[in-house]
Amino acid sequence: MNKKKIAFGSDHVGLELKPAIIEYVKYLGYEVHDFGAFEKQRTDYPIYGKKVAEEVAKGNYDLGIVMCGTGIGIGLAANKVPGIRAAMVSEPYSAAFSRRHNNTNVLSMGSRVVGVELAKMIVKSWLDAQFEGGRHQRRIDELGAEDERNDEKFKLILNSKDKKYQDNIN
Ligand SMILES: O=C(CO)[C@H](O)[C@H](O)[C@H](O)COP(=O)(O)O
Repeated sequence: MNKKKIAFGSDHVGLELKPAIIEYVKYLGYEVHDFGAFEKQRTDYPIYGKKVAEEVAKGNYDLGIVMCGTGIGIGLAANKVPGIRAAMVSEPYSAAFSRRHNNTNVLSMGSRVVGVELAKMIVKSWLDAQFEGGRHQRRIDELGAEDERNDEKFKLILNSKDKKYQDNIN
């Protein structure tokens, strides 16, 4: 059976947590790819939230895990991408139910909010949970408008930082 593929991303603050979580997710048997950031130098969370979300939305990765200081900014960036439902959580219960009821495809955490061991519990709960479908699918369908967002403004912002982004991922 093919391993599920998980895309990772963080800004400079999320980088404090990301390596330990990548190792843990590999240990759980998933294939991972890190889309940056790779250095502690100050950078901008939308670059990485958007990139990971796009990779998931295109189907190149099954799921995404992103981190910044709070988990809020990078989660907001991911949620701008049509087809993405990012859960910004700091405990395992919400993480699990975000998949069971909301079919989230990106998990966002804050490195200044959760420690490594709690983050591992959150990630495991999220990865182990299964979407229940049924009435929950109807409600996701009712969200609908997320796939009709005009993303042009965000693309402009992203493109203006394109070189910086390339420097970070290559
Ligand atoms: O938490 C974040 C966004 O929600 C970011 O990771 C940063 O920690 C936050 O924006 C602070 O940024 P700074 O440039 O490192 O002060």
